[in-house]
Amino acid sequence: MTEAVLAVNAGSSSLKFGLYPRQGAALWTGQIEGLEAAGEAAFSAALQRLLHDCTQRGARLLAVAHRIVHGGEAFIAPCRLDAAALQRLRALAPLAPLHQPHNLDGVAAFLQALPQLPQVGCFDTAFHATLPAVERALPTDRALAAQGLRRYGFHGLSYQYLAQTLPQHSARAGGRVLLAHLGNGASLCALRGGRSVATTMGFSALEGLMMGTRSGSLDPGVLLHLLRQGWSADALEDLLYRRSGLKGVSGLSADMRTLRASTEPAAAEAIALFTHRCLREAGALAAVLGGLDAIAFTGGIGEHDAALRAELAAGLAHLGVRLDPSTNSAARGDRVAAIHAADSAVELWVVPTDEGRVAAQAAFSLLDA
Ligand SMILES: Nc1ncnc2c1ncn2[C@@H]1O[C@H](COP(=O)(O)OP(=O)(O)O)[C@@H](O)[C@H]1O
Ligand SMILES: CC(=O)OP(=O)(O)O
Ligand SMILES: [Mg+2]
Repeated sequence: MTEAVLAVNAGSSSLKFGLYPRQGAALWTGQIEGLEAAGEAAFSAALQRLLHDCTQRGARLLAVAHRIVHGGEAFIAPCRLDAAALQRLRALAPLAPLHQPHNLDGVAAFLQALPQLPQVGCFDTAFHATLPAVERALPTDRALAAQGLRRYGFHGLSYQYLAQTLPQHSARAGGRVLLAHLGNGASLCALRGGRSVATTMGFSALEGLMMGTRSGSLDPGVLLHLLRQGWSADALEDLLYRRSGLKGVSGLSADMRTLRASTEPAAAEAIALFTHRCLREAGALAAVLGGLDAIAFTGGIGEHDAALRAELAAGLAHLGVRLDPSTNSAARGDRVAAIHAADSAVELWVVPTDEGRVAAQAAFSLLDA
């Protein structure tokens, strides 16, 4: 039987998984939906079925690798998870309320249902452990830094996948590279020598770009204003994480496809704001890098939305960015594709991400060590 690792990305209502052999693509990927209403017994039954299916597919499961959004100061490399680690990670839940509780509920369910199997945690924040001090610091009272108030960065599994994939396609991958992970959550990462040197998400997964339902950066004065009007912390959290972004601005949907298909002016406004924010932050990271050698797009929007890629490329024309319209519109997100014109000073790539592959590979390394 093929040795395999099950990579799990437990979200608020679904559990996405992939069964990975040591090398190459997933043997099997899938999604279990409707978990929020299902209860613990149903979850445990679903996991037992999953385990049974793995065996049916000729795979011997060695471990389960979990994507965990926040690793805080302490978890900067993949590690085996037990009840004590889980408890420490629970303390970070307020910093990533859309993700961390569900990620950890997923781990707890697997620990209970499959106690014989190693559970491995892989942290979105870990890829950004290389951020320099000026990227990590918050420009406020330095006493707050002692409480762990600093910038971390997220989407690390996705960025690691791109950082390891791009060199197979581009001789520029070791240079000044801008990675754009544009999905439900969205962020940018600046790479130099394949390492993260700047990123748009910070202390929480709220900073930076406008997202599906999250605001991204906004003037902290807005929060003070709302607090003085009597808004509670919970109400602010709901606004910033769930009722902002594409959904909040359009009043229609968080889904880029729905907005592209809509004739409502508010849908166009939401897309324009999303695009503007991307361009603004891309310009900032290009300045940090001192110019660009390559840009790579990933995530549901980055991989599929040719119009957005074209607008960003047009906005960065002053840096010598030239898109090739035909390869751009032909890129489907099913393979790595170059989309720059022959005379572009900056290479442009679409790289379909595979966070599960990165998590599985970390689990194999840990088991082999
Ligand atoms: N063909 C497409 N054109 C434009 N946007 C798309 C397309 N396919 C998916 N998307 C967008 O990608 C986003 C979801 O990205 P994804 O990376 O799958 O999210 P997550 O993994 O964070 O749930 C949604 O806004 C969706 O509309
Ligand atoms: C960190 C984050 O925003 O993740 P996602 O894009 O999966 O929501
Ligand atoms: Mg995602």
